[in-house]
Amino acid sequence: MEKISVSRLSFRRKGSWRHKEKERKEAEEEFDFSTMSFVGQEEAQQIDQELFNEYLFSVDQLMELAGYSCAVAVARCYPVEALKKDHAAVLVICGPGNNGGDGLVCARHLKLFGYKPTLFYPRQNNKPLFKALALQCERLDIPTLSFFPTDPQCIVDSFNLVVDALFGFSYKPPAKPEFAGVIQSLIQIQERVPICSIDIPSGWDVEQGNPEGLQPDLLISLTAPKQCATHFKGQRHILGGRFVPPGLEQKYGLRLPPYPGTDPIVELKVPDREESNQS
Ligand SMILES: NC(=O)C1=CN([C@@H]2O[C@H](COP(=O)(O)OP(=O)(O)OC[C@H]3O[C@@H](n4cnc5c(N)ncnc54)[C@H](O)[C@@H]3O)[C@@H](O)[C@H]2O)[C@@H](O)CC1
Ligand SMILES: [K+]
Repeated sequence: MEKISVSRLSFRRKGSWRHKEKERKEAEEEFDFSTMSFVGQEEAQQIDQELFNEYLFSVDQLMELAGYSCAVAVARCYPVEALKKDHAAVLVICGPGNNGGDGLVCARHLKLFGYKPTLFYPRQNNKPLFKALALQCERLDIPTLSFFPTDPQCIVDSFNLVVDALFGFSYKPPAKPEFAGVIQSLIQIQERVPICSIDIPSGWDVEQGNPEGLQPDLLISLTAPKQCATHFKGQRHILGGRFVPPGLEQKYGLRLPPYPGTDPIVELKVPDREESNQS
């Protein structure tokens, strides 16, 4: 049998990899952002169900990829060395559903990336997966606030940024009072500390958005941007959750930009603020 050395093998593969990389770069440059898909609430839930029921992904798998991509997006936009307050302190606010689970995973990866995350997780989910995610954070010495500061200025003074993982695509407004207070506090301080929302700015209608609501600096859309993202007025919009099988993309006619190389995230174009202010 012919023995193939590792160097020859990698040489043989290199040609096709380079070719693919070139094709992907061309596709990236050619991608027309004006045709990008924005999905509604029902479609987002259908895609979610199809990933679980037809492709047999487990929630754990997707949540890990989603939360990891959020941590990478945060690190891309707010590099640890640029954060001046208390060793890159970051507040991660987690809700009761899967959006909150993404936040727990994100917090764990941020810690491993050298940030100093703190959790606020008032309605803890009792499912084994969530208990495990919370325990993993605890074992990584990630503290949890037992109550939300009554003076939101404390958050501005103590944290460089806030990750908003309260609600995602299953949120139905209006928010129950215990969460409405948290969202109102974030609205009060959003000009003084950047907010990074996972999937949907919490408190927004998944399709209509919420002009009076939270205005995050960074939006990390997962799987595909939701319709409300067309109302996003922040600085950067990133797509994460690189787990959508091409067959599913085709079935739902999703038009999404290609991810660069092996990156778990891709930066999306935000409308030119000056242009949109003039129009
Ligand atoms: N397939 C996907 O698309 C994936 C989705 N993931 C995440 O999962 C999220 C969706 O998760 P879920 O369906 O669990 O839902 P959410 O996490 O959006 O919210 C559901 C929770 O919020 C509560 N809630 C809803 N409306 C409320 C209101 N008005 N006041 C107070 N509480 C309210 C519900 O009782 C429930 O506990 C996505 O946005 C995304 O972040 C990822 O974890 C993995 C993959
Ligand atoms: K959110």
